[in-house]
Amino acid sequence: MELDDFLYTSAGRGRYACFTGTNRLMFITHRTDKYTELDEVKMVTKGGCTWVQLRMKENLNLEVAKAVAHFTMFDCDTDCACCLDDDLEMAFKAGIHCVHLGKNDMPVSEAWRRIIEKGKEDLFLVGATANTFEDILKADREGASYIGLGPYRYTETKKNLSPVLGLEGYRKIMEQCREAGLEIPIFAIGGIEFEDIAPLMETGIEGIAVSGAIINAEDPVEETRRFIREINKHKPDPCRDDSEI
Ligand SMILES: Cc1ncc(COP(=O)(O)OP(=O)(O)O)c(N)n1
Ligand SMILES: Cc1ncsc1CCOP(=O)(O)O
Ligand SMILES: [Mg+2]
Repeated sequence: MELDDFLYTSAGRGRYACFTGTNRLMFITHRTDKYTELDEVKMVTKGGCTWVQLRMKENLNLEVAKAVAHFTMFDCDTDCACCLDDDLEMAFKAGIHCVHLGKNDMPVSEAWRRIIEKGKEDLFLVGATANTFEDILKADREGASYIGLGPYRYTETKKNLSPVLGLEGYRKIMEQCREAGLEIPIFAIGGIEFEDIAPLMETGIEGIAVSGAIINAEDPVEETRRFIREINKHKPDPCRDDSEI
């Protein structure tokens, strides 16, 4: 099946990732001297996070990917979705059904071609990075399931950052998306701290992608809960009861 044909199938039309409640927080791993990726995933899922991205820039490792995938699928109290940064082939090998692709990674359209070739199009999500409205438009046209739009501010977690957007940048880009009738879910990312959640959510984004603010917190489990509650204050969800978070 060609990509264009796929985009008109129910899977293609339904390719936008569906985010409610606890998965409007996307936690992105970042190995430190204190925590491994699996340590971090265990902490944030204990704090109620149900959407993690395994990002291993220095040490891409299939065994780690398999361990994190297994934990999120079988050992996690909540039904947690797992995404792998950069490497679609490793996602296939690890049994991970979401890949996040940046502007220097494999094109979103090529990822879908390979996913369709394996008959996994009903299972998979493909996320894309954007720094401008034009990046969002291109990724949406190529079939992206969600967008990581950033960076919000300078961060040491990612090298070679694109130009910092700031709050005004999100306001402008989200307005362009509304004017263009784009509905693709957009996550803000890049140096985001707890205090940034409210103003960013008020620009109309779907959620927040974060790494350091949670990893570096005194209590990452409680900080995860705090982030989820704050994000959800700005995305009323009639069928959600946050009292358990
Ligand atoms: C949700 C989300 N948004 C953006 C990124 C950045 O991806 P990329 O541009 O490929 O950079 P690296 O993460 O590979 O350094 C992301 N990973 N997740
Ligand atoms: C992966 C990525 N892409 C843009 S900024 C960033 C790092 C996010 O981590 P932090 O929340 O620690 O800034
Ligand atoms: Mg990448």
